[in-house]
Amino acid sequence: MEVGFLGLGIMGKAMSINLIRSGFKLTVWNRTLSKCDELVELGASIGETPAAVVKKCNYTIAMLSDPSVALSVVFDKDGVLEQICHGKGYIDMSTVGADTSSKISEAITSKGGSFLEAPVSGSKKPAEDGQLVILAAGEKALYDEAIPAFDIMGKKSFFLGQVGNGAKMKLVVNMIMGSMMNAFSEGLVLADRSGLNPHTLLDVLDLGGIANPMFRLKGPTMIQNNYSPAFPLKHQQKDMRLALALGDENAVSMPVAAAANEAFKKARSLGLGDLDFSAVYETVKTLEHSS
Ligand SMILES: NC(=O)C1=CN([C@@H]2O[C@H](COP(=O)(O)OP(=O)(O)OC[C@H]3O[C@@H](n4cnc5c(N)ncnc54)[C@H](OP(=O)(O)O)[C@@H]3O)[C@@H](O)[C@H]2O)C=CC1
Ligand SMILES: O=CC(=O)O
Repeated sequence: MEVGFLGLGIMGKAMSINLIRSGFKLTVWNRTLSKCDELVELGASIGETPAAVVKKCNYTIAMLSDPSVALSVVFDKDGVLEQICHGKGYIDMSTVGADTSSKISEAITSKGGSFLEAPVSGSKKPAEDGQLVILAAGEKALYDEAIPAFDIMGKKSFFLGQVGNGAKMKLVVNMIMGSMMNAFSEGLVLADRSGLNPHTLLDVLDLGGIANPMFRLKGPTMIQNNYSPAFPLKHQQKDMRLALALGDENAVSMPVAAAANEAFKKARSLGLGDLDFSAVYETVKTLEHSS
């Protein structure tokens, strides 16, 4: 079976490498062509456009940066829509809002294709290790067809029903994660400014009821001011923005998430958007200094 893959960024590259190493016949496309090189060395073919990939493949997976890119890769010239038809599937694993996902779903299904949204929880390392959590919704038959690929890319897949539910679940999770990262950053600054050793704070946190993999993974690198991107901050801010919009739609007051979003926006305005989302710590440090 031929599978397509659009978008070889931090996540897409790791996910597609796992697929090809597990024996999938892959055709890949990326806006920046040079990012296809490693995949080609492993045996992948290159499609010159998203449409060319879809034409060749039974189903095509996308892992793209944000809603506007997810839409343009489907709707623009040489996009997915030009070749999608009955018997072909499109699986968007990017993190987008339910409205974007629904627009794509309607366009794909109106041409006879089938659609699944399948955003993932888990970052660069889980992607490399095939340990993502997959939050799928849409066409159940396509979900069943994609299970062998999901089992390679992830440790657990959920089928959440109608299109939009996968997107919403992902945004709820990332809204919590972004708020936690801000509280964690404030805690690290507070410990430091009040004369405590931040390394000891990490040890204490890790032994208690709020121990978690994110604090364990990010704490030591944040203390070293190392923000090598696993999850780019600009994407976390996009997720906070989309989650707050979901809150608006449902009249859910989220002052904690709104404050966290402001910190991520501030970090972007300071030019930190391409660093890891833990670089929001720098914003918290700066705000402390200016007071
Ligand atoms: N990194 C993480 O930890 C996680 C990320 N996600 C989500 O997965 C998605 C991808 O994330 P990640 O891999 O980190 O992001 P990257 O920024 O590393 O990759 C983004 C991808 O989108 C492509 N792209 C960007 N702009 C355009 C455009 N105008 N036209 C066509 N292609 C474009 C990039 O192409 P090019 O190479 O040419 O720039 C690249 O392939 C995002 O929605 C993110 O929120 C979900 C879970 C974890
Ligand atoms: O979206 C990011 C993640 O770590 O999950």
